[in-house]
Amino acid sequence: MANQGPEGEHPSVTLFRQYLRIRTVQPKPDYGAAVAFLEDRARQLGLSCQKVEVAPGYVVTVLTWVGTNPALPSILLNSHTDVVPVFKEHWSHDPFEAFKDSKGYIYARGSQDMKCVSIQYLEAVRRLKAEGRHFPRTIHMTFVPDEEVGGHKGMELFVHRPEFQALRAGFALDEGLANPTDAFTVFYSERSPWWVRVTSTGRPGHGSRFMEDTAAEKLHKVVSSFLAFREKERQRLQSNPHLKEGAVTCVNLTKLEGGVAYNVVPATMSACFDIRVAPDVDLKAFEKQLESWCQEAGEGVTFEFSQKWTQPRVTPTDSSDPWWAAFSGVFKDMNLNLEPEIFPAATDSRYIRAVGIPALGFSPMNHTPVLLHDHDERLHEAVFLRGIDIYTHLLPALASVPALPNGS
Ligand SMILES: CSCC[C@H](NC=O)C(=O)O
Ligand SMILES: [Zn+2]
Ligand SMILES: [Zn+2]
Repeated sequence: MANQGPEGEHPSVTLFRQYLRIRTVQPKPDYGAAVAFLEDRARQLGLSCQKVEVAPGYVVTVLTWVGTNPALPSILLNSHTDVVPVFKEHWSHDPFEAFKDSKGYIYARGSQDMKCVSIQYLEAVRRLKAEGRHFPRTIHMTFVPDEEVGGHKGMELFVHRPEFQALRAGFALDEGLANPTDAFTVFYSERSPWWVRVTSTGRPGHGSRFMEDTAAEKLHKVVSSFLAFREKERQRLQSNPHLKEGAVTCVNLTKLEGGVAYNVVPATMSACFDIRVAPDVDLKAFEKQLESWCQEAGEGVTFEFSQKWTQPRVTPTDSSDPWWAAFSGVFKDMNLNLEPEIFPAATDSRYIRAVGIPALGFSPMNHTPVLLHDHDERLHEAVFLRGIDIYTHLLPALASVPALPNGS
């Protein structure tokens, strides 16, 4: 085949595997290598490349394909460059080698989350340019650092920079999740991450005695309240087939801290919870609920947040919305099933939506188990290549949405 390399591999797959080998792994990602790779892609594609250092050492790389009507608000294609750590001993292959097995599965950290999407954007743009196509709206591809640890030195800062305002984004795409069935999932909202540490204080003393008012007893009560709520939400999800995971609130007890010795009753103990609040929850009321669980446990029980997102947003998915109509229309035309859902975890989309830009989370992976953050994260090369096809249909549709009455 004309478009295959010497070893019979599609060049887009070869490029994907090269990108996967860059060790942008938390907590010490090699961002310099990723930025150099992207600058090289910009040169190859004939696109302008802008680097915005949002914090020392944290660069957002922006590749731009100018539209025929640059006065129109642009399309933003976002992806993050960092990946989560690995437990190497649990992998069948080196997670940074991008090994491809005889069936075509590419094993690598970031193969699903979300280096596939970065390369799919780039390759879709390359193909459309090579075909001599042009669209009214400008397309910006943003490659951001720090997403996997919350985006606080990435998209959270970038959306407030003048360079971001200058992109004049009218609509954005960002990451989604794989779908094991024939369908593709698209995310129109996400749950708000609330990371809560509850600290309980009480009377210390000898471990042999029935002390009154201990930190542990009170912490136990709080933990019970949080976990009872968890069970209620779990049941609600389980008993209603119309509800998807992202539509209910999830709580997990993720850390317990305190104590010094077997025979010393500690004066303080704490519990950490990862709470993901569904977007329809009244956040003020929910915080009051957390407060009352702490109060009910007794004196000296307090809580603090280490993450607290309070601006959930929902991107419209009704047929009258021009962005949704353009996006979903492509799936209709291609005869592909689309399942709209709420993202269960947090992505950089929350920052984009919070500044008023509609955003959809989409990673084109069907027939693929959800393996992000897991051992043996992998993606089949055929699914990856199909994803490029999908973007070569999506980008023309989105970048050709006519001017909207609201100025978008
Ligand atoms: C709350 S900031 C952490 C963001 C992280 N995002 C991807 O996994 C998550 O745990 O959802
Ligand atoms: Zn991700
Ligand atoms: Zn992730």
